[in-house]
Amino acid sequence: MPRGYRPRGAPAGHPRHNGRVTATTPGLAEPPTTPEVPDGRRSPRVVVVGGGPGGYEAALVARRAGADVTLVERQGLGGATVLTDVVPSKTLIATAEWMTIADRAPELGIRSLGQHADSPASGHQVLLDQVNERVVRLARAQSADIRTRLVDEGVDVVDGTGRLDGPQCVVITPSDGEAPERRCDADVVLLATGSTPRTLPEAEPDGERILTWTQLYGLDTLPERLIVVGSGVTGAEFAGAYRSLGSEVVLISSRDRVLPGEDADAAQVIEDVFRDRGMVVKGQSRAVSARRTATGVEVTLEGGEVVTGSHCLMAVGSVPSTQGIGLVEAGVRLTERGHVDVDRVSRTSVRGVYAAGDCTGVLPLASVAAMQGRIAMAHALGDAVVPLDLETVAANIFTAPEIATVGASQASLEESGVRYVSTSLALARNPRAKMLGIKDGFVKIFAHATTGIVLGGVVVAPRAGELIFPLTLAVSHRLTADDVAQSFTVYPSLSGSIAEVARVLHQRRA
Ligand SMILES: Cc1cc2nc3c(=O)[nH]c(=O)nc-3n(C[C@H](O)[C@H](O)[C@H](O)COP(=O)(O)OP(=O)(O)OC[C@H]3O[C@@H](n4cnc5c(N)ncnc54)[C@H](O)[C@@H]3O)c2cc1C
Ligand SMILES: NC(=O)c1ccc[n+]([C@@H]2O[C@H](COP(=O)([O-])OP(=O)(O)OC[C@H]3O[C@@H](n4cnc5c(N)ncnc54)[C@H](O)[C@@H]3O)[C@@H](O)[C@H]2O)c1
Repeated sequence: MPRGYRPRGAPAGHPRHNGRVTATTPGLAEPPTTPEVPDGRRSPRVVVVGGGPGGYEAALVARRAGADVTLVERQGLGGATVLTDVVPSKTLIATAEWMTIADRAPELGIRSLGQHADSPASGHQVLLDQVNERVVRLARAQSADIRTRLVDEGVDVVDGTGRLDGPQCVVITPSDGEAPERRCDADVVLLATGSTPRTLPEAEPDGERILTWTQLYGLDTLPERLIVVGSGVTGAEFAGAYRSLGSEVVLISSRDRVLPGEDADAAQVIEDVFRDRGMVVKGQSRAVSARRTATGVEVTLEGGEVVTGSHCLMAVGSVPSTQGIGLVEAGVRLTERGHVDVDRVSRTSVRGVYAAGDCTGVLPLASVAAMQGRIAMAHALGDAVVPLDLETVAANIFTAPEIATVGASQASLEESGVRYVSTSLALARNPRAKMLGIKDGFVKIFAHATTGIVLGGVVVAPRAGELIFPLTLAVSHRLTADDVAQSFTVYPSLSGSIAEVARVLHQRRA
């Protein structure tokens, strides 16, 4: 596949991808060819700072490679991924998805007994206290599972906050505040400290009415009117979910359309669906402040318009957790936005210090964090290394319908000048979609104009995150559109549309 694509949705200079991804980038530390073991006899000592997927996956790999591994985590195993971000949001969205499906019931010939004002279409009412109790319970259980697994594998798990004291020592302040500080010498350090929600100075969250996404799970009743500030992936997912759960929702989008970094056709489908479902979407509107009133919140937009609601969710991005932990003092180079500067094998500017996940700003996905962590350990401990390849990453936005993407985006193909063909078919013509009452969504495939190799794809559909897998296989293994077209699909099935798009691409290239 031609090199030089940016990852989907990442405009030039976007922090998602800092461009420094070659294993031979000047200025970054030389790779150790063997484990960095001073006396050649004892096991290498690895210290991992941060217990999200960037950290815990790496700890497991390092243990299997025979290293002595200490992992320090200040919040809970699984990190923000498990405790506040991915797992809770997707569990909440599972309830929202049920409500969305229930809304289609009348069309499928189902009459509801006992309508309710909170959800007139489906006749179901969401009990947010019970939903959130389930969300928190599942997240904690997953965190406990990860702790058990790490301990069983022999990782020394420490509850505390780590900071570098030079490149080869991590000082741990235990969380209980009682035990003394602990100094851990290390041959290899992995920084996997993640990120925290960005806030605006004039819209400080109070945890009750003005909230970050980490604070949503303390709510025990549904917000009557939720103002969501920010229409990136986080804002769009929560806006859609709360609308499905039964809240009125106002989405404040600073750009022309929601989901500015994503496939334009897919984002348009989501914006249209949002409006159809009664959401107020305010485009080209930037929030400058949010303040509590006697009964709720007021959000003031640039230009002076005031939007009122019962609650406000700030979803205006994240800040890497890289300050105050001795990185600069140890010589670790940070980018202008404060991310740890890494290459494709997760090396920082300091020999023996690696970084993975959101603290690097390469591509903030749990799957990418885990991959960076595994690659770091393979490199540091002398195993075979395949550098990170962002051109095959699959991702999913859990709106209703979902947007799943893999490989090159249309924007990146246009910019790279690669000759490509693309075809898109609406799901509404798919027989199984008709049976299920699905009207919104499409399948789009990009293929190289000469070779027919599948370069990327977009699926907008319920459960698109599952449907994208055949295209992920195609992109990863350089299959052609004809390979996809000639494979059997079940009749009737939504995946039939993937093969159909591939057949149309064959005709277009013929
Ligand atoms: C609302 C939301 C939903 C998302 N949904 C998805 C999704 O569906 N799929 C997906 O792939 N991605 C999703 N993401 C992105 C995903 O959450 C991140 O890419 C992922 O969490 C990054 O993992 P990480 O290991 O880098 O960091 P984290 O999971 O944030 O873990 C870092 C950990 O390090 C700890 N830490 C920080 N500093 C220290 C220190 N000095 N000492 C000790 N411990 C420290 C933190 O407490 C934290 O627990 C979502 C993000 C958000 C905000
Ligand atoms: N399903 C998933 O995989 C998933 C879900 C959530 C997040 N993520 C990851 O996290 C990354 C970050 O997403 P995000 O949405 O949290 O952050 P983001 O930075 O992508 O989006 C924040 C949005 O808020 C807007 N904004 C900033 N200040 C504003 C203001 N004052 N008023 C109105 N709008 C304002 C920005 O223009 C931007 O569009 C994603 O790119 C994705 O990689 C993934």
